[in-house]
Amino acid sequence: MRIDIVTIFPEFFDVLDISLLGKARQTGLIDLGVHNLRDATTDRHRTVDDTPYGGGAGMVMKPEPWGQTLDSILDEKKNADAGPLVIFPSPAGEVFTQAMARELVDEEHLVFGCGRYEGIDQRVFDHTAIRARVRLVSLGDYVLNGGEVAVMAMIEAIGRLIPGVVGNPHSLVEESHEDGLLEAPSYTKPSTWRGLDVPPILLSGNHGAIAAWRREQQLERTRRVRPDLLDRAANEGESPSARP
Ligand SMILES: NC(=S)c1ccno1
Repeated sequence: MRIDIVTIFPEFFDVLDISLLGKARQTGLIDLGVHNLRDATTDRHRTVDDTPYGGGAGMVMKPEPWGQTLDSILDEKKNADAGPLVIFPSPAGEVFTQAMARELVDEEHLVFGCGRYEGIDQRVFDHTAIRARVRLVSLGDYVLNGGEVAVMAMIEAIGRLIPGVVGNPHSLVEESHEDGLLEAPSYTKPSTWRGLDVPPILLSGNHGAIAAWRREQQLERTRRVRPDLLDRAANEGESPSARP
């Protein structure tokens, strides 16, 4: 997968040199390009923002640097459907979920545009949508100072699903949200710790009973912490257990 990131803080993504994603880059599973929006400016102060038309607080990101930077990333010869997917993190976007991460891991080329200030001139989204698929995506119903933290989270959620990035692919299956439920609690040695025992069923060696216990734990935890997930599954006509 090719990933391009447009940002005014390129150093923010230095952390993608380490851990599993860093290894994925070294082995060629992920090819990353980070583009400093200020490199597309022409004035001495490398200005990327200006006051909003119509008044209002704060500043808006100018369209010209965005257009020039995206020109260098998007292949004009490809039509919008064949080219990359351009994602702008935004509190006004569709909510990012594990299902979306599973959907996006099949993309060959993702471009992430990190807004700052009060946001990006709307014409950047409109013009980019002429030549590429564009999605505004939100991590949740809260506001960040910019898109970089959200892009980092999305790259991690998507990147770890690329075959070969995570050592044991089975570990991706028994995770929260993979089957519409929260994950069951986990335990390891010692079997007793500060007077707290591991549930005896997990020491029984009865794999069928252990699987049944874990599923019940998932359902109980989901009912208690995220009943909305059960409602969502019901509305989508799926029982959580229906998922493979
Ligand atoms: N909720 C998201 S993704 C966001 C981006 C910028 N501010 O909030």
